[in-house]
Amino acid sequence: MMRSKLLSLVPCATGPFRTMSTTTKLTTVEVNDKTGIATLTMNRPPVNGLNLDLLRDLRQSIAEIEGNKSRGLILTSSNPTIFSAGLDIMEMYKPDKERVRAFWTALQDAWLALYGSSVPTAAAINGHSPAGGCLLATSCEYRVMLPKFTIGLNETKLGIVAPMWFMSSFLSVLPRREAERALNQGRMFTTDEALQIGLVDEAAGTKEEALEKCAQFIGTFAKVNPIARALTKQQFRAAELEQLESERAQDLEKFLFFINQPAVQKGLGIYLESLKKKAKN
Ligand SMILES: CCCCC/C=C\C/C=C\CCC/C=C/C(=O)SCCNC(=O)CCNC(=O)[C@H](O)C(C)(C)COP(=O)(O)OP(=O)(O)OC[C@H]1O[C@@H](n2cnc3c(N)ncnc32)[C@H](O)[C@@H]1OP(=O)(O)O
Repeated sequence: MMRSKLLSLVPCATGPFRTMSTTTKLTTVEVNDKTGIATLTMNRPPVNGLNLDLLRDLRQSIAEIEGNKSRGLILTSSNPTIFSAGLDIMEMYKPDKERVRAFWTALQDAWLALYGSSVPTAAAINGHSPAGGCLLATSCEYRVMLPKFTIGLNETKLGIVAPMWFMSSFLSVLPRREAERALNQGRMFTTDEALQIGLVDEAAGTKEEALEKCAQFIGTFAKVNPIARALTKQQFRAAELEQLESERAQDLEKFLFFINQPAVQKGLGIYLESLKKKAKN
């Protein structure tokens, strides 16, 4: 994919710094040359639905951030009210056989890259973050959320099931009992509720403030040996990463089997219709 590289002056939380900015159609990576922190922004209108292309872009951008020796990664969205609406349901509803395989594989790749990233990661959750959006946020090490939005794994409400590795990310943030109950209920938490339960670490009034708080979190590692920190993180997360790595073919087949069940297709169709009706009103 063609990528345009440009140097620009952009305002950031602590002042206007020259940033190295790499843009693809669906994500932007901006590295603040003062802090060395990369901001990875999702930009797929209307709702940052995670389709095949966005997932591939995300993985590519994470690899680029790992490769350019950034001191940390902040994940956010260009949409002022939606961090990510989760998986693009159109990829799973009446799917094309080859594409849906590529789609799920790209999701596995993106999760492995983000959850297993060697750099410190934080999510500036500047909008709603259901299901796959929550997966991305909980794959990061720190979360700062803007008020009056919602976050959670709502899969059961759609008649689908969050795979084990979605649960792993959730469990790395929430106590087991809370995670189990929320998963079974398909519960979406408001910002205040998410803060109270520990699903997010901090609230912020504006996106700039959220980015600043994420940068402060990443700054807490400034005096820590980066190799020791990265190896510690990798060891800490190794069990979940290795589980998916070793079972990814079975995970794909399980997904395909599940998603192709007539009852699941029917449920997705009804859900899509309800979303479209809501959008029209
Ligand atoms: C037993 C063993 C089992 C093993 C398990 C194995 C496999 C399991 C199988 C599957 C697992 C899949 C896991 C799935 C994860 C997901 O992420 S599913 C997606 C869940 N997401 C949602 O439920 C969010 C739905 N969207 C919303 O709630 C809202 O849209 C919003 C994000 C809050 C934004 O609201 P608003 O700003 O009001 O925007 P609109 O609702 O008007 O939406 C604008 C248009 O966008 C379309 N849209 C919204 N979300 C999605 C989506 N996720 N996918 C596709 N399209 C979406 C919406 O229809 C509107 O479209 P139109 O403008 O009408 O065309």
